[in-house]
Order: sequence, then C-alpha cells, then structure tokens
Amino acid sequence: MDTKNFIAEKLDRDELIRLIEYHNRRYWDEGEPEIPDARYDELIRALQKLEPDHELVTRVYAPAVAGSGKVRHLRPMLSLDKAYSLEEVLEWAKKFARSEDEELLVEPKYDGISANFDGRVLSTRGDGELGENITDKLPLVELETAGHTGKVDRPVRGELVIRDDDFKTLYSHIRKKGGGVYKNSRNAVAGIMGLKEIAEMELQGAKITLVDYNLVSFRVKYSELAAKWEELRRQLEALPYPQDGIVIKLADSAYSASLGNTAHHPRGEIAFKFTNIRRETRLIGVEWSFGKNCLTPVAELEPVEISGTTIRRATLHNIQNILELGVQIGDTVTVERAGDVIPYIVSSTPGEERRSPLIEDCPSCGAKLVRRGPELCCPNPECPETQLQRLAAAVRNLGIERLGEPTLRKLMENSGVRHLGDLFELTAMDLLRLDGFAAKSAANLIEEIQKARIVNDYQLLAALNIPNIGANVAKVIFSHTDFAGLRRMSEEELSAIPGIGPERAKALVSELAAQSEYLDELLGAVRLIHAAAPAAEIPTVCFTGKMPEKRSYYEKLATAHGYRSADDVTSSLSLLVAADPAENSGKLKKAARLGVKVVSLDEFLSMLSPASAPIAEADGQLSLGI
Ligand SMILES: NC(=O)c1ccc[n+]([C@@H]2O[C@H](COP(=O)([O-])OP(=O)(O)OC[C@H]3O[C@@H](n4cnc5c(N)ncnc54)[C@H](O)[C@@H]3O)[C@@H](O)[C@H]2O)c1
Ligand SMILES: [Zn+2]
Repeated sequence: MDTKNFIAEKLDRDELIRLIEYHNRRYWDEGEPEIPDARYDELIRALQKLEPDHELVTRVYAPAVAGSGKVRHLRPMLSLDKAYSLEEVLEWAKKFARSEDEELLVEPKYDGISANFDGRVLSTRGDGELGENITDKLPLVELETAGHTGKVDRPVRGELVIRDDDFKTLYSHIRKKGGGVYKNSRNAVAGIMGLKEIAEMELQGAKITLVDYNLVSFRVKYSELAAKWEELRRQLEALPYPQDGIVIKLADSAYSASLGNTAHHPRGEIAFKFTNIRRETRLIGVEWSFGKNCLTPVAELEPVEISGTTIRRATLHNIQNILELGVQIGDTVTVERAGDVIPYIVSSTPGEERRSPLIEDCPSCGAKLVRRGPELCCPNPECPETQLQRLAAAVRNLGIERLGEPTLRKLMENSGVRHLGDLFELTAMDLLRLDGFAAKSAANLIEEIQKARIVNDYQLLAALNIPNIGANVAKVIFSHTDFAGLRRMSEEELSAIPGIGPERAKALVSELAAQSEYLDELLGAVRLIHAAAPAAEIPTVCFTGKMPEKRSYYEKLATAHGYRSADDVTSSLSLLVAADPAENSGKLKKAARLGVKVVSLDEFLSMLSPASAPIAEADGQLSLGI
C-alpha cells in the first residue's frame, strides 16, 4: 500500500480506514509520523464525509507517555472540531452566535501535549476521561499563566510545549536518550514525556513550558471576525510558541458549556488548522513575469495535485530566492500550499538534465537587467511591459474597474497612452478605434475614467508606484499633511511620522522629485479630496521593575498586540507597566508626575486585545491564475 502519495478523495472506505489506522500507529505509538498532519487530516475528512460517526473520526487519542497510573479528569479533556478555511470557521460561528455581537475568543493552537494540573497531580489528556499521571515530570516543567511564570503551583489546563526560543538555544545541545538531537519541538515534548527517568534530561537543562490556554486570548465580536482574521493570525504567529492552528471559542463560558460536547469535542470551540501541504514534482520552466517595479520568477511545474487542486505554477519570489534554493529547470522541487496563499517552492534536488532559469536581458525591451536588492529589474524607464504594469497598478489604485490589462495594452500600443494623465484625455473615438469595442462600452468606460478624476489624495500617491507606498501607508501620511505639504517635507520630517521610517522616507523624497513634472501634470488633471483622518494612534508602553521573564519577551508580546515599546517615560507614553507598582523607581515617579497611567503586569496581560490594523502593504502581489 502506498501510504504517502494518496489522493484522499479517491480512496474507498476500506482503504481510508487502513491508511488512517496505519498513520495513527506511526504517529501516536511510534512517534514517527510519515506524513504531515494536514495530509492525515485529508484522510479523516474523507472518512468523515462517508461515515461521520466512525470510531476513527470520533475517538480521542493521546500519545504514549511513561505515566505512573491513571487519573480521572473532573471535566473531560476532549479534542477539538477542525476547520481548514476561514469559511468553515465562520460557518461554525454563524451556527452558534446568538447575535452579530456574540463575543469570541481567538487563541493560539499550541502544538504540544495537552495536560491538566489539579493543584497536585499533572496528567495528560489520555482518552479524554482517563489521563496518565505524569507528575514525576514536574521538575522539568515551568508554568506560563497570566501574570505568573515559574513553578507549576496552581490548577491549570494547558499545553506542554517547548518555546521556540528554548528549542533554538537549549535543545540544540540536549541529546536524546540513545543519541542525536530532537527534530522538532513537538517530538521533543513527546519524547521526554515518554521517558521513565528524567534525571538525565534535568542534568542537561531540558525545560518544558506548560502554557495556560487562557494566557493569550483575543476577544472579538462575531461580526468582526472575518475582517480581523489576517491581523489576528499575524499577531498569534509572532508569539514564541509552536502552533499548528488557531482556536476559536465562544467567550460566554456558561453559554458554551450549555451547548455540551460530542464524544470528540466541545461544540462551543473549533480549531482552524494550518494546512501546509507539500508535494514533489518537476520544474519544467521558469517564466519571468513583469511587476510594476521588477520581474518575478514563476515556476512552471509538471502538474501535481495538492488537496484537491491541480497546481501547475508556483511563485519563486525573486532572483535571490532562486540562487539560495540553487534550483534549476529539470530539478525535482517540493511545492507547498499553505491555506489560500499562492503555492511556492520550498526546496529542490538536482535533476539529471538541468539548465539555469536565470536571464540577463529584459524579455520586453532587451535592456540589460539589474539587481536591486533581492529583485531583478529592468532599468529602462521606457520599457513597454514595465510601463504597462505600472499603469495597470495606477488604474487599480484609482479604482477604474472596467479598464483591464488587455485594453491598456491596446491603448499603449495604438493610442500612445503612457501615463495616467493620458487616460484622462481619451475620448470614446479613441476607444472605438480599438478592436472589439462597442459604442456603449466605450461610453461607459470614458464615463468611469472621468469620474476617477475626483480622487482621494492617498489613492493618487499610491498610484505613483513608489516602492512600499501603498494606499494604507499613504493614508497614514495624509493624516499628517496634505499633498502640497508632503512635497515640501524633508526625509527627516517624513521618517518621524509613525509607521513610515527612514527607508520609505528616502524613497518618497527621491521619487516625488523624480516624478515632479508628471505629478504637476496629474495634479492639474484631477480634483483632489483631502479627507484628513485623525492620526492613526499607536499606543506606547514602557516596562519597569523585575519581571518574571526577560524584558524583551514582554516587549515582543506588546508589539504583537499593536503597542510600540518605549524605553523612557514621557508625557506621550500611553502606559507604564510595573512589575511592582508600589515600588519607588525613577520611572514610576516620573509617570506620577506626568500623569501617565500605571498598571501592574497582570493587569497589562489581561488587557491585551487585538491591535488597531497594522500598516499592511498589498503591494507586489501577483496573481497566477492557477
Ligand atoms: N501526521 C500523522 O500521521 C498523524 C496521525 C494521527 C494524528 N495526527 C494529528 O493529530 C491530530 C489529532 O490530535 P488531537 O485530537 O489532539 O487534535 P488536535 O491536536 O488537532 O487539537 C485538539 C487539541 O488542541 C489542544 N489545544 C491547543 N491549543 C488550545 C487552546 N488554545 N485551547 C484549547 N485547546 C487547545 C488541546 O490539547 C486539544 O485537545 C490530527 O488532527 C492530526 O493532525 C497526525
Ligand atoms: Zn525592459
């Protein structure tokens, strides 16, 4: 039986069952999974479709550990229902939300072993009712719960994990029993919990963290979940714990409990699982696709099926990535598809007949290409394909929806259109001269272009195609100044705007100067709207006193929650977090004098909530039409 390269949807019931049983053994008993979780979950989902109540779908499993007897849980410790896309999460939420305002908790799905400490005994999940007593492992375990890091000294339900930083530092030296180092942190936790004797691990300084499930918990309304999803995901991923998904729970615990459990999971909670699925195939070509500033290499692949979708193309990001991967045409490549992002190549092994995918000359204008950072770019300002991409991006920024790339290409080739300014001069006659344009659609398009003359200042700035200055960044800038003011600003003044920084400031000043004539022309052709939005306030936080963890740990946590950390107390500081607010430190005195709010570490940890939208750039995204 081929246990790896199955296509779950095509297997019959008996084959599914055989494969699931096989992989269960490899994973739970032998601790040596042969396939990634996402591939295993494909099998479970296929069986679930055929037989929702099959024992393999509903049973709760646990890894084999070296325990010293059974422990009966007061509340069952179940698994979680799974979702593999935001749509599935929303479907679940819709089913249980009593109104648009139903509050949800969004938490990391820690990737370790779940455990319960009742104040005396540490135990694993086991089959959900009876766990294994692993109290003897406590000397290795440190608890992280709100406001406390240290001994496991209070009842808690959480996950035994190895923090990312510990895995990198401690576990690069720690030897497994029988030699060698642990491959990943999940294996390490399972391996150590499977040891009868931990003295050797204690000697080597092994540390395992029991993270309280309540430690990081973002509260969001059901109606806001979709809009905040990506931002939440980024914030969770920045945390220093191994994670294999996101857990979403109904915040009202009494309501959640009233919904009850299936044999397998509580109804009021669901896990969104990251699905990074990898497959091998062959690289048969590389196409260099034009962007508005540079060329993006796109891999052409021998078609390969990844969770139900046939993949023929994948991004190779940029030339530097190609060089780092050492990949050539003809090589065997590993393609990964993670959620809805464009598939990409993660590694390659040399094929027998291989040739370089690199190019030296621009495929459009023939100019010698140049390296700019990790990118390969055409330096010719008149390069037709680059111009087309820049114009297309500008048109998107102005929201002229009827004007797609094919029409723009024709307009550039036949009507001498080069820039946005030229578009405003177009008449219906110009369009009718192009192939395939009917009178009605020509009139509609001209009307749409003319309407786009009334434009927000941030749209116009984004339409200048300055690297890393998209509409969101432009909005931040125009909350501080208007277009005329922007053109007068120095690099220093610009980089002082929160979220802009020296690199963007530099690019802005030089590009605004370089495009000055064109900009005058544009400003003459449009009517600018300046909707002075209030400055996007980024709260600042400063820490004082001796914290249980390193200062940098709390600073990272704060940053992940949308704060900026500050070293000193100033009148503009939003919050001073004190390990001991009763202490008499200089910072605390200064805060009292300036009227800055002071909170304890516990209070701070409990107030962490989703940040205001960080500055995100949709720049440089490419669509591959897969
Ligand atoms: N690769 C393989 O061959 C293979 C084989 C068998 C099983 N598996 C994997 O094991 C999984 C089944 O394990 P499972 O039943 O433990 O499910 P799970 O690990 O996917 O999710 C449930 C568990 O998540 C934990 N959890 C983490 N963060 C949490 C939080 N914030 N709140 C609440 N709970 C949290 C809890 O311990 C809970 O029991 C499968 O989905 C599969 O991915 C893989
Ligand atoms: Zn060119």
